[in-house]
Amino acid sequence: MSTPQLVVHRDKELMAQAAAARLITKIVDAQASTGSANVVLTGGRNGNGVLAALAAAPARDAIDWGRLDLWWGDERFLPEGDPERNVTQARQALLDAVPLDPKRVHAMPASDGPYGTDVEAAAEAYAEELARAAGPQNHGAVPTFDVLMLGVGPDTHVASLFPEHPGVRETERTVIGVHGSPKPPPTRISLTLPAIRSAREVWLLAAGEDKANAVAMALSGAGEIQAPAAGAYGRARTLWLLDTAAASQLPRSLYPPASA
Ligand SMILES: O=C(O)[C@H](O)[C@@H](O)[C@H](O)[C@H](O)COP(=O)(O)O
Repeated sequence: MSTPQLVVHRDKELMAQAAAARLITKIVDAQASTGSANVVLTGGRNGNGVLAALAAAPARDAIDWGRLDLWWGDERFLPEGDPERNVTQARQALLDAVPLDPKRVHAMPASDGPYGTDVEAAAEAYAEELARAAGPQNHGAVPTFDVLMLGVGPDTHVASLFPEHPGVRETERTVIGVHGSPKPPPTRISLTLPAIRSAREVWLLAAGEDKANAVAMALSGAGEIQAPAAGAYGRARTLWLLDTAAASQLPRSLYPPASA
């Protein structure tokens, strides 16, 4: 478990641009050392903001897009192409504008796909897709995620793991079907905390006043059942990327020195 590091930016636009710059560097470094990179995307406004900033960054062309595997931390279980699907929004923000290898864009199944409305079967199929991409060093579960991004909800949820919901207690499976999500739509697919924690780096994104409580709670020792974001950490690094509004209720002792 890595101790969280916090970076506080002036506003959410700057936060998105700085995160996009970090992401370019991470992907380029991973490709230079292993030949490819695995990145897990998040849904939500802040995750899409990072993708839009990446699309606008001139340095994006430093990435070898054909050697990038994209995965999702969660998905809204809706028909293919639905504007509320995280993959649809990611395509609009970035993916349609760059030369990705379609075989490496690992969208979670849609509700009108091969598993129909059976979200459990869809989750199981995504777990199998992850397992197929895993190497021996991953013990067969999921590939090594270089960066896994998560938007933080105002109730401290991450991916589709909500406080006190069954999904946050999952210790065996890597992917689950989620029923009765408090954030619409009610049916979703999500990576679990064990899958999230296998990532090399986990980046949590939060911007805006409505996230201030959640950020303070998750970083002040709350348990992961009550505050799922508290259980999201990476093996090598856990980075909280915030704007000043989202950081406004942090205890002084946690506030990073450069932002004091
Ligand atoms: O499918 C989703 O809705 C998500 O993946 C969800 O976990 C999201 O990331 C957070 O709710 C933060 O969303 P915002 O960045 O929009 O606040």
